[in-house]
Amino acid sequence: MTASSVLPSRKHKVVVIGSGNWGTTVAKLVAENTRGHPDLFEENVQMWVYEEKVTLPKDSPHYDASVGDEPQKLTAIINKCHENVKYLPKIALPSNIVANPSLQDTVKDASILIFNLPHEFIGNICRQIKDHILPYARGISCIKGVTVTDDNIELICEYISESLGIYCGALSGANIATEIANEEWCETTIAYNTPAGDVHHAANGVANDSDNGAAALTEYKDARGRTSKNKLTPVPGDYPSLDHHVLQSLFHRPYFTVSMVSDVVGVSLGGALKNIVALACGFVEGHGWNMTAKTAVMRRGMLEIITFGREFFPETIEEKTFWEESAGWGDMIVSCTSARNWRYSKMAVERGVSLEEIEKTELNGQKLQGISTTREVCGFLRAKGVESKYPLFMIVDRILDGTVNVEDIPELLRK
Ligand SMILES: NC(=O)c1ccc[n+]([C@@H]2O[C@H](COP(=O)([O-])OP(=O)(O)OC[C@H]3O[C@@H](n4cnc5c(N)ncnc54)[C@H](O)[C@@H]3O)[C@@H](O)[C@H]2O)c1
Ligand SMILES: O=P(O)(O)OC[C@H](O)CO
Repeated sequence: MTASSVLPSRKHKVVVIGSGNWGTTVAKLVAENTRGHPDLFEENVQMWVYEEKVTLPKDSPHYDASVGDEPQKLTAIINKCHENVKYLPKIALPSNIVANPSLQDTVKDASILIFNLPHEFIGNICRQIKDHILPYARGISCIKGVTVTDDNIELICEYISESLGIYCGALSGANIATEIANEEWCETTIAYNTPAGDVHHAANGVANDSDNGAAALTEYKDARGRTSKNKLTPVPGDYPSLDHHVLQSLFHRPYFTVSMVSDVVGVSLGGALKNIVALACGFVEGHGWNMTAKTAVMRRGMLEIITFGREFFPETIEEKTFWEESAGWGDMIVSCTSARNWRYSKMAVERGVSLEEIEKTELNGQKLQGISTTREVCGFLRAKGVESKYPLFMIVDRILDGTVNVEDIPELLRK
């Protein structure tokens, strides 16, 4: 420590990687907060958009007769009209969101990276930005999913941390994007173990000497609470400390109550695995069964999530997260009663078509994370030879494959 430095002279540059239904909603609430906290954050929020062309219908308020039916770049529409007409229609976005089709340009000089896109794309994203981020950047993953390779499973924030050499926490909760974009109240949970080197006392007129990332690398607690093998470049002392207080300032809104915790495993697993249970609930409801059947599925699903955590993440799993936090039972309930994975798996059974077919025809580019999560998690359980401990998860996998019918669920669970 040196006592020479004064108040922070730099501000955090915040970017959002992803611009789907949730990606755009989080960009909106974060951009409102960067405006509201000019002492902590740069005002503009770059949002990386997977570029595609969109044709605006004639009855759209943004229809431009001089352009006519010519498809236009989604980034150009967002920057001109301040609306993501494809993934979050009818929601006015703050003008300080800047849609950017270049990943490398989006992450340039950013100290806070918010990852928010379907989990199947994260590997490709990390490969593309690896050599373009600040060494002391920090991440928050809003992604619900896991990465599985053969018989290894990783949380998405662990994967991001390891592939980019930065610390990354997780945000998850009972959060339906469109409701939050409409500023209907909800709660969420952010799990973040602030790396020790990132806390300095600039606010009190004393900063650490980690200027420009030149300071000594420091150890940190990884997602599982272990001392990391790799070391981190600390956030320089001329930035505001990057701690729970700053993250709360970045995400909390009057309509979005943020609870800060340190159980990264519980928060990440709850968000990923509840999507398997949501598919099961949609299947039983599509079959014509009601709340009592769905409650049985939810109860069994939560037990399998807890068993999974105990078996594969025993170091830090804190079961209280599932009871006390929005990222636990709260997310389970909303996901099984009103979210996309539930809604469209119900539709698939009602129509007698596969869920993949429904995703293609009904979702206009949005993704059902439950499909890939079920396949990945069940493949992992098979590789480990422990399928029998997770009967509900395995049944969902077999229904997706078409090898089991919904009416067989009670008998299969009894066995
Ligand atoms: N939507 C919600 O209500 C909600 C709420 C909480 C958490 N989440 C989670 O947030 C994450 C992001 O979901 P979302 O709802 O923002 O997405 P989405 O399903 O609405 O949209 C899909 C996104 O993927 C992008 N995309 C398509 N192909 C791509 C490619 N090859 N590479 C990169 N991107 C590509 C599309 O442009 C689009 O932005 C998911 O893990 C989801 O589970 C969603
Ligand atoms: O719409 P879904 O099924 O992707 O779920 C959205 C959120 O995860 C619910 O908390």
